Amino acid sequence: MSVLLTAAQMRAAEHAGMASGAVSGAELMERAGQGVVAALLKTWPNSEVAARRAIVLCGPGNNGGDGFVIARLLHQRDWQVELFLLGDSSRLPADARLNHDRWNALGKVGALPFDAPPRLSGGEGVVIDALFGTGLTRGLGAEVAPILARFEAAGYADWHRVAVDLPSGLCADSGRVLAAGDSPAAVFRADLTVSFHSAKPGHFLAQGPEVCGALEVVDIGLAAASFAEAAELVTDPGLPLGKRGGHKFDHGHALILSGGFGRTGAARLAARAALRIGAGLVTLAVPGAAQMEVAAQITALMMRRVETAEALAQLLEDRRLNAVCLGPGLGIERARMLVPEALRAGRATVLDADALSAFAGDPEALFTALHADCVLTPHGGEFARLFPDLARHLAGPLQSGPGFSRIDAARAAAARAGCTVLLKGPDTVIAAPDGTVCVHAAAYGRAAPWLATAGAGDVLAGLICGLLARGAGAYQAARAAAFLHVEAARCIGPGLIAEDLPEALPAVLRGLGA
Ligand SMILES: NC(=O)C1=CN([C@@H]2O[C@H](COP(=O)(O)OP(=O)(O)OC[C@H]3O[C@@H](n4cnc5c(N)ncnc54)[C@H](O)[C@@H]3O)[C@@H](O)[C@H]2O)[C@@H](O)CC1
Ligand SMILES: [K+]
Repeated sequence: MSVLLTAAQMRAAEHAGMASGAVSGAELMERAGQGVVAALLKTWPNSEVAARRAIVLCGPGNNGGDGFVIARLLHQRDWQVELFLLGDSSRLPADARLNHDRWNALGKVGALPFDAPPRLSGGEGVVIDALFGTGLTRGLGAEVAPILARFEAAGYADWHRVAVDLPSGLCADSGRVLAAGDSPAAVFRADLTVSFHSAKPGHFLAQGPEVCGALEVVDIGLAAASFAEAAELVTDPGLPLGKRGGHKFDHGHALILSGGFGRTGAARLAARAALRIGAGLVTLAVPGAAQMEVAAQITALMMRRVETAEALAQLLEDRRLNAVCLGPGLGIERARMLVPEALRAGRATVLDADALSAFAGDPEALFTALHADCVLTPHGGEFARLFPDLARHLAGPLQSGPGFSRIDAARAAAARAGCTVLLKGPDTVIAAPDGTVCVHAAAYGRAAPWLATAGAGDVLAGLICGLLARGAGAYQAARAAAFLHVEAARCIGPGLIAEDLPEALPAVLRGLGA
């Protein structure tokens, strides 16, 4: 299982490694520098042959210390290296100071902000950002922003850009770019980010993937420390998805509530996803006016007429209906009427879209009715309607780090709602009320930009409902569905429409050996 370590957790892992006597700070710094050099040579093998030129920007902390190691290692490979330091060398922390002195025996230490422009420019080269890493606590102000801007200007267009641990300006915990007062937020835009021991939440959340470029995490010999509160990075479905045989009733019966005439498509998409992911039976609950429309569109799916809360209560007397999904295309009025009844029935329940927006005026009424087997699947806007205070924390400029993150927001929301919350986005965060949390990022090797298409969210809700019907717990169902949703999108690729997602599941499941 991969975990994402916050800046504080990373410091604790480093201290534990050093306190055990297994490794010293200087050794960790040396391995970090070696890791960056190895990653950059692997990424651009040609730079070893053709350019062999680097500018290294060092900051006042240990991130800067890594920069001195990198400069020395590249120099040893016969690269031309120009190094610049922000701050006073006499105030560097001990390990960084040691590496400053080792570098200083080989080359010059220029001052930042530049008193004279770098000698190296034009052609090709590599600029190494070792200004700030996990220790960044405030935005890059008038002193640092122009240093970064220089490498976005003419002369450096063909240079590769490598960030050490994190692009400077990016908050390790939240993936938000820190602001400096009223100045525009400045950040180093990397082609490659090389981090150490474990990825950080900021590599996957918010602006992280956009500014990190490619991400490499290198081993620096720290033992895997376990942090109960660390977020997991989702890289697999986490559930056995194969069917163990048996009757269709052994695999659950999902009930998807549909909206009225002309608005049934979303529920049909959700229902098809629930069926494809293996629910034994799936029934659409439809108001009378939409019955013809739905009947004309379904085959393996079933349909029941549900006009009122009483009709839903009556239907749910059948205990075989073990998972319910409300929201996709449901309509606000119908959601207000049906959601309380569905929650009273105590089934595993997914609430999405209109089923969430219906409670915008009174989220407390929803929270009181929810139970532990529920999953809420808000996107940012729906999240803001139910948890306006948490959404406000996430919005607007981030003035100091470590910043409030989507992990913090989803975790607080799950605790408040008393159920699983899946906060949707390219950086989906899933949190359980006990604080368990994971991040599913459609980023780097798993980017799926085609998922930003109408109806994709309805399919996600249906996948969760199908997995709930099959007996998965709320958190596990949401986690697996987020993974499968992106796998299905990646299986189709460009041109994807939501209808394709359920149809891609057989290939996805086959690929997973299910
Ligand atoms: N934790 C670990 O296990 C390891 C950490 N290493 C490196 O050490 C880094 C963390 O080092 P530090 O904790 O010293 O932190 P940083 O080097 O990221 O920065 C801390 C320094 O920057 C100053 N600062 C913060 N924000 C500023 C701003 N906006 N403008 C000006 N100055 C600012 C702080 O006052 C402090 O002096 C990691 O990112 C990584 O690169 C590596 O050497 C390997 C091992
Ligand atoms: K950096």
